[in-house]
Amino acid sequence: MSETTQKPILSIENVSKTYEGGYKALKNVDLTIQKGEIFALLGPNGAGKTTLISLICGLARLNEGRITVDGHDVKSEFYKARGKIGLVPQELTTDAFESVWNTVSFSRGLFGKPKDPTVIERVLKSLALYEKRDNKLRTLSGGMKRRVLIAKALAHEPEVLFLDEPTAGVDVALRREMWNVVADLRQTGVTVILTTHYIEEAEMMADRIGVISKGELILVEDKNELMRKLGHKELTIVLQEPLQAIPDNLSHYDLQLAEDRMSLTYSYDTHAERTGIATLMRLLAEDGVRFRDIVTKQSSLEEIFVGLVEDGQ
Ligand SMILES: Nc1ncnc2c1ncn2[C@@H]1O[C@H](COP(=O)(O)OP(=O)(O)OP(=O)(O)O)[C@@H](O)[C@H]1O
Repeated sequence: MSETTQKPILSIENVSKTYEGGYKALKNVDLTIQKGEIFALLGPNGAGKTTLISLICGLARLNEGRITVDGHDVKSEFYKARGKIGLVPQELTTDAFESVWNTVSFSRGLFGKPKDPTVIERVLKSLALYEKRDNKLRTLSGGMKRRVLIAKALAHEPEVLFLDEPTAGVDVALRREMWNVVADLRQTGVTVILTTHYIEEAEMMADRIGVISKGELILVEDKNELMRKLGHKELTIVLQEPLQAIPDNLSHYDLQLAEDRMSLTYSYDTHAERTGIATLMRLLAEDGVRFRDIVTKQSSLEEIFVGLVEDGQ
C-alpha cells in the first residue's frame, strides 16, 4: 500500500515530560502513526497516557522532544496542528438544554471553520444521530451522549481523533456500542488514537497497540502479532545429567538447550488445542533423558501484562 510511504499523520520524537516539582511523567517517547490507523495506547493509571495526549493537543507544555500532526509542529504551528485534531473527552459538559445539531455546529465554529450544514449532517449520520438532531442533549441515552461527544470532536473535520478512555465507567452494553462506533469510524478514514486500561478493549478496537508503563513506551506492536505472542509460555525441564544435543526425534519441537546443557526450554502456545507437553515428556523418557524438575514460565510479554494489571489495581 502507498500509505506506508506517506508522511505520518502523527510523529512523536524523543518526547519527555517533567512536571513542575520534578516528576518525570514521560521518558523519551518515540512513536509514528500512519493515516487511517486505529491505535490503542494501553497502560495502567498514572502511566502517562493523558500526559502524552495533552502534549499532542497543546494542553500541556512540550519542553523536550518534537511532535508533528500531519506535518505541523505542535509548538511552532499550534493552530494548524490543533485544527487537525479532534479530542473526545470522557464527559459531556455542554448545555443539556441545547440541541444535538446546535452543539455539534458550535464545536465546528470553535475552530474557525465556516458553517457547513453538509458536514454536520454527514457527521451526525455517520454516528446514527441525525434522527436526533433536534433533541435536547438531556433527553439522550448514555450511548447517544457519548456519540455526541465524538460528533463534536469530528465537526471541524480533523484528521486524527483522540478518544480518552472511551468506555471508562460505562456498562457492558454501552462498551460494545462504543467498540462498534470506533469500528465504523474506520470507514471515514479518520485516524483514531484511543487510551485504555483494558487489554481486551485494545484487542477489540485497534490495529496496533502501544504499551505505556511508568512514562515509558515499552512496546509498540501490531495487534495480531501481539496477541499471538501473548499466548506463549515456556516450560523448562531441569535435567539430572548434561545433555550433549537435542535428540533427533524431538527436532520438530521448539526446544532450546541451555549453555550448561543442564536444562531444556520448550516454548508453546497456551491457546493451542494440544500443547504437545505430554508427548514431549514421553519422548524424553524414551530417549532416557531424566529430569530433576519442571518449571513453567510466562513469556516476557505476558509478564509485562501481568505487571501492568497488578500496577493498575
Ligand atoms: N499537572 C501535573 N503535575 C504533576 N504531576 C502530574 C500532573 N499531571 C499528571 N501528573 C502525574 O504524571 C503521571 C502520569 O499521569 P497521566 O494522567 O498522564 O497518567 P494516565 O496514564 O493518563 O493515567 P489515567 O489512566 O489514570 O488517566 C501521574 O503520576 C500523575 O500523578
